[in-house]
Amino acid sequence: MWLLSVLLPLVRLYLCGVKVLLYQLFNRSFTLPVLPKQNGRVAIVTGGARGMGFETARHLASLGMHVVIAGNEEDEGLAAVKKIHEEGSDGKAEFVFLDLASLKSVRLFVQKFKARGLPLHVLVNNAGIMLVPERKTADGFELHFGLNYLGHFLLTNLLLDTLKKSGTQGRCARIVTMSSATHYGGVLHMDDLQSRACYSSHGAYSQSKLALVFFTYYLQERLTAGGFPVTANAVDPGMVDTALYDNLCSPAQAAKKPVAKLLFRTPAEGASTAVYAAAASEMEGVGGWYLYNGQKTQSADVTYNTDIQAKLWKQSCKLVGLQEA
Ligand SMILES: NC(=O)c1ccc[n+]([C@@H]2O[C@H](COP(=O)([O-])OP(=O)(O)OC[C@H]3O[C@@H](n4cnc5c(N)ncnc54)[C@H](O)[C@@H]3O)[C@@H](O)[C@H]2O)c1
Repeated sequence: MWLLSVLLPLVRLYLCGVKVLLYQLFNRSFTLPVLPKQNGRVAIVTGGARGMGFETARHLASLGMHVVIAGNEEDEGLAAVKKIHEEGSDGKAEFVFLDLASLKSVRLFVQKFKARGLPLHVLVNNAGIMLVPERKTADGFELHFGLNYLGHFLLTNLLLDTLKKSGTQGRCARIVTMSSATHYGGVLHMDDLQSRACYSSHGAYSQSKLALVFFTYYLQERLTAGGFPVTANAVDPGMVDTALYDNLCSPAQAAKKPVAKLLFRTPAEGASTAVYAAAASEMEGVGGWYLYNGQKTQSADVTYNTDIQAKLWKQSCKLVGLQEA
């Protein structure tokens, strides 16, 4: 029984990976259209210091945005800011500390951001970790679920009033959330969201990425119902050669290297769908989409179940200490 609970999520995750690689073998990466200038607009990119987050931050800054790179690794964050400025971007970049594995840190980050009175036009929920050994966040949540999902759930909810004020009916503020094809193999254990019964790093990662899709759809429903000028979309970047894979076990690392060289996307290619969702004119007013390779794509059937969406939202509010509006 224990073996099955560990093996099944692993097999499901690797099957999702194989499917993506086959797609990438036969299809080119999505090419971004010409994007409108974003001067005077402000973005927050979580985990924007490296990988796809960096490429997203860099691209948004090149369009004239003021980009706040929010992350937990200060040296890397400052180096990223320096690089963006050295490239002579039209916009501006800065690093602000945020540890998504701590609800206190999320609250502090938002408090500091709001104290500056800046608007917020784009929030990119990009940061993430994958396949880490069993660990807990500062608040005692399983690390994948706590950091990838709950950290972003709280961050988005606390920034929602600023996003609502910053968007206009002709130019909505945008929330872009990085999910993953692994969500197709994920299972949401509503009665065991913290994977206490049996820990599988593969299952925990997939569950966190599945939760982000439920979250995006339900959030969009609420925004639409309230008539707010904010849109929320989920993005699947494909398989991208980044440090995210650093926790693979040694044999998997060895197998990954040649495959990554041939078939993985580069971080810039991987970031292109997030940049598209954040800045393309074609995405104006569009919300509640799961975007893959620049196109609306069907997510897992279960993600459209509004009862589960609502249940997860309610439970998440409880876990992070938010009053349900
Ligand atoms: N690389 C892929 O193939 C792939 C596929 C699907 C989805 N994704 C998703 O894309 C996103 C970006 O990943 P990547 O591939 O660029 O990986 P990456 O490891 O290069 O970047 C992850 C970023 O998250 C940040 N981060 C980690 N823990 C944090 C914390 N506690 N607080 C704040 N920031 C933290 C890191 O500092 C880093 O900047 C992730 O959400 C990942 O799940 C990646």
